[in-house]
Amino acid sequence: MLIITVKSTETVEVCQQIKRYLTKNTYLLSLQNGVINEEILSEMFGREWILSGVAYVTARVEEPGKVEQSGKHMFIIGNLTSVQKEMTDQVIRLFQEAGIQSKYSSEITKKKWEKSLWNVTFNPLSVVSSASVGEILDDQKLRRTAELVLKEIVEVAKHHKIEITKEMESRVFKNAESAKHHTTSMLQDYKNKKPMEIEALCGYFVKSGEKIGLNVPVLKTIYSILLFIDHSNRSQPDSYLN
Ligand SMILES: NC(=O)C1=CN([C@@H]2O[C@H](COP(=O)(O)OP(=O)(O)OC[C@H]3O[C@@H](n4cnc5c(N)ncnc54)[C@H](OP(=O)(O)O)[C@@H]3O)[C@@H](O)[C@H]2O)C=CC1
Ligand SMILES: CC(C)(CO)C(=O)C(=O)O
Repeated sequence: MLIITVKSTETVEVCQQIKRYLTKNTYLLSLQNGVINEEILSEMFGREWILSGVAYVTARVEEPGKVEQSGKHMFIIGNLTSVQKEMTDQVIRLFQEAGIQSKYSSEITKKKWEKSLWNVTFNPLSVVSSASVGEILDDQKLRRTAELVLKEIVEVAKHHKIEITKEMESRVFKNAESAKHHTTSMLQDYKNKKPMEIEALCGYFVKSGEKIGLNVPVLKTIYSILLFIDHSNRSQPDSYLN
């Protein structure tokens, strides 16, 4: 089995690279944010070989070969088709034996959407406003924008037949309250002039909404600004940000 933990921007390229190393029986587990990666992997390798996981971690590469994880962690892992259940159980057992907290979900796609509600609400907005999670929550207008984004994603989710309860929606802002000092991974990438997961955490939901005739004006506006600033961010010399 291979675990895919690259940024979503690299998924296609990495899959092209690993293709030749896969045997007939190789499973791939995506622990990436968003909901697009399982679709990409399924299309390339077949849905029955793809496992899906939600990573509740706050990890960063401190220096080459050294990863720092702060706070609690949990991996939720599930199978996309029923034939993979045995493999999924085996992976969870291996994680647990290695001291990595993990549990099974029979509704892994819903769990991935649930985490995406948070990421799509806060990550893109944090970049276009250069704000921490706490700054978004404390500024009335930014907070309202975040609420509107959340409403739009919930509508997109419904069209994907993902049931989002009121409790799941309110958990987004409740969880954000305990991450007030967090600089989202997307804002960190922006500051480090790295590619941002724009498509996985914004574009996918805009395009998905538009495909089914759903109006997602706030997300769409944020998406267009993100594309613009990503382009200028990565074509500017380092001094641009200083
Ligand atoms: N960090 C976190 O706390 C969390 C991250 N996630 C999700 O996990 C995924 C990964 O994020 P994160 O770990 O932060 O990302 P990082 O950029 O920190 O790590 C990605 C790693 O993939 C390597 N990589 C990139 N391209 C290739 C390639 N072509 N071949 C081999 N290795 C490659 C990078 O190597 P190199 O350093 O050499 O470029 C790097 O070590 C994302 O989808 C993110 O949203 C989810 C929850 C929390
Ligand atoms: C908040 C966090 C670290 C949650 O795991 C995250 O996913 C992000 O910043 O993109």
